[in-house]
Amino acid sequence: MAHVTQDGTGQLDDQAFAEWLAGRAGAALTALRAQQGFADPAALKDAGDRASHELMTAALARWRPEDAVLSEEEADARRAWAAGEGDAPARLSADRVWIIDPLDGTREFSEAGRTDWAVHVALWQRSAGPDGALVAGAVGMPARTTSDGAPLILGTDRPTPPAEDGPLRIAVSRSRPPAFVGELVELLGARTVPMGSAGVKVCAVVTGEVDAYVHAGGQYEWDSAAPVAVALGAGMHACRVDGSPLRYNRADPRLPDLVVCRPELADRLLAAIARTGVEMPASAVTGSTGQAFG
Ligand SMILES: Nc1ncnc2c1ncn2[C@@H]1O[C@H](COP(=O)(O)O)[C@@H](OP(=O)(O)O)[C@H]1O
Ligand SMILES: [Mg+2]
Repeated sequence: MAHVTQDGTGQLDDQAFAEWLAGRAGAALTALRAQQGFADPAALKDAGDRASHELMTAALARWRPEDAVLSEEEADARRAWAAGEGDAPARLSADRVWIIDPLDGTREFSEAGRTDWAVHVALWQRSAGPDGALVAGAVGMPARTTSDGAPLILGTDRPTPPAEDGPLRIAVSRSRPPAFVGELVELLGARTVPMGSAGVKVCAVVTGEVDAYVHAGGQYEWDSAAPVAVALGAGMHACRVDGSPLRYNRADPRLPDLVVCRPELADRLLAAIARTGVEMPASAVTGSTGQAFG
């Protein structure tokens, strides 16, 4: 991560700024956890969501004032907008939109001793592709550290980890795994690795701790935008469960399913998912595969 002074922040490029912001929000969340303790998990979740959102949106307003923001914690974040609605948010006409999840894995954040929670910062740019594209991203995992003791932040420059022998390891939500996952692991002779936070699960693929992450049943753009930017940067495959591309900054921010895996596994994994008979999203009709990192 780039180390900058307050005054130098405006000079950072977008990727360095994303990593800086993930680090700042992560430090605030770590301090909040230490101060408030775990006696009232609901209050800790609320305080974490709010504090991180406020810090991040204030920094974005200061250092990237021209850009729009889509944050989980803002009013109307989950609303699906109809085309041409007069009061539509600025993000739907903006060229650059920061898609942020101030605290992903909120449940785990509120449980003492757990490190599987994250801060997500992604930048989507309309002009970067036919549907726009993610052009920067960082996932901070403030309760995990690098070998020199700094909080762990993954950007888009990670190497692809070497493949491992043995049964496929598939990360899934510890509280809301997809309904088809039992059948999927049977078909593949795989095993599941449950953990919290979409960002932590995608980063587990990027670091080689697991081979894939599969989710279905509900999520929003902010749950996957930054993790997918990190995964694409590391050469991973990322798509919907039917193999169609992940699209961001849509009028409807729901993006309920996701597959991130080592590139050589994509065909096999997607074929197995299709065999489980999972209900495919409407995007199945587009027929295109994967997403390029802008
Ligand atoms: N069925 C569902 N509907 C809506 N959001 C879901 C979901 N399953 C998972 N998510 C969201 O995806 C993120 C990762 O979930 P999980 O830890 O279960 O894998 C969480 O984000 P937040 O913690 O930001 O709310 C969670 O809310
Ligand atoms: Mg989230």
